[in-house]
Amino acid sequence: MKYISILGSTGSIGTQTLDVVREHDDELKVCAITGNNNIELLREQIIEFSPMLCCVMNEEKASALKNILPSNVKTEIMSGMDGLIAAAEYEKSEIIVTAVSGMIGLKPTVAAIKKGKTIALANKETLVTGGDYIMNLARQYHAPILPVDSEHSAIFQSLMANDKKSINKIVLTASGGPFRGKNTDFLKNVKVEDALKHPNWSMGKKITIDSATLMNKGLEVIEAKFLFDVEPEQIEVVVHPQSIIHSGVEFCDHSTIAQLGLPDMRVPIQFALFYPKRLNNSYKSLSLSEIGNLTFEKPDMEVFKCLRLAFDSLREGGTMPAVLNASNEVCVSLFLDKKISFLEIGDLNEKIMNMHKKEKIESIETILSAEEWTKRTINSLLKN
Ligand SMILES: NC(=O)C1=CN([C@@H]2O[C@H](COP(=O)(O)OP(=O)(O)OC[C@H]3O[C@@H](n4cnc5c(N)ncnc54)[C@H](OP(=O)(O)O)[C@@H]3O)[C@@H](O)[C@H]2O)C=CC1
Ligand SMILES: CC(=O)[C@@H](O)[C@H](O)COP(=O)(O)O
Ligand SMILES: [Mn+2]
Repeated sequence: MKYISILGSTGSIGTQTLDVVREHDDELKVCAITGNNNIELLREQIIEFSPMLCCVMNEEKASALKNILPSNVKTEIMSGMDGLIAAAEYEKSEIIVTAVSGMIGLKPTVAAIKKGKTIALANKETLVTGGDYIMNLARQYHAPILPVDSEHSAIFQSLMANDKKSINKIVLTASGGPFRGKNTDFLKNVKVEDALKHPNWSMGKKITIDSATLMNKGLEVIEAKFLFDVEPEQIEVVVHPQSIIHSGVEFCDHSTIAQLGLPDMRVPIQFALFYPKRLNNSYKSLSLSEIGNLTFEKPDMEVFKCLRLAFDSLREGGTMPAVLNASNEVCVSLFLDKKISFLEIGDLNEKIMNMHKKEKIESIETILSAEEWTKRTINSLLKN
């Protein structure tokens, strides 16, 4: 039996992780789950999976959850960051699935690493903001980091039985999002509803908007740099609209190994939970002849400037990727609230990066204060 905690069990990755648990209920036991607002779903999950601990980030919702639970439920209910960290550190849990969205995932992930847990990393913002600091911490505490993000799982799998030192380049695939091939004139007027229509994946709102701006690919470039210890110049982003080749690696002998599959996050989630074992499941098989065509294009980094900004932030280093990420989190939330336009996401991110004086990351506090600076600066920019 493997014991797991799921941070963000009510989200897209969280619910698909629970699907994987249903598929392998004789091998996986859920010890702790967490959510923010969706207490109706947390109630159902508690009744179905009987975790020992459930954290509801939102304090009022935590009290409300207690009131709607059947009286025989023994699950301890906590709230706030203390609760999130308790779920991440839960003694019996060996694997922590980090499936909360945004920088809020940083502190609990650090807590889990310091307890030497295995991290099934979906929350890309942790590595984007923490970079080498997180990777060094994971080495220091012998906490394996197993990627869940489909591209990084594909790269990880392509590297199995190969020497990391012989990587020529990483080929990171991107669907291109709902606005692939569009120009700036078109993008001026796009609506939130259009941006939320991802062609291949059903995901949370934040990452879906990031896919539309190509910021998701930018965040994944940064994530790949730190996970696989390569230079930014060794990462080639290729637009592949079918999302069948999830990414790959070209080695020094010019042989490329890639991982393919239908777009189904349960596959990389299962892989991370059972690594290095591969288990049977009931998911759909890939038929290349049914798919017919796999196509590839270069990304347009002028129109989709967020991808260019991600490469720029990596070359700058230090707190710059954290600042880009924090700025993007604020901008996406403003866009979802219809307070800024689609193109303003990239424009504001660029402005913030130009205003930031990077610092070396010495501790988690450096990252959090860069986040604070970013939020303050965006607020004052918007007021003026
Ligand atoms: N979805 C996907 O296919 C993929 C996602 N990822 C990454 O995985 C992470 C999760 O994405 P996804 O599942 O799509 O996101 P969702 O928005 O679907 O889910 C987010 C989860 O985090 C919880 N949450 C939101 N805000 C807070 C907060 N402030 N404090 C504590 N918990 C919070 C939500 O709780 P509640 O629902 O109760 O409000 C929910 O459980 C992201 O970092 C994303 O980039 C990576 C690859 C693929
Ligand atoms: C499923 C997954 O891993 C997402 O990060 C996905 O990659 C988003 O698709 P884009 O390639 O459009 O960003
Ligand atoms: Mn991805």
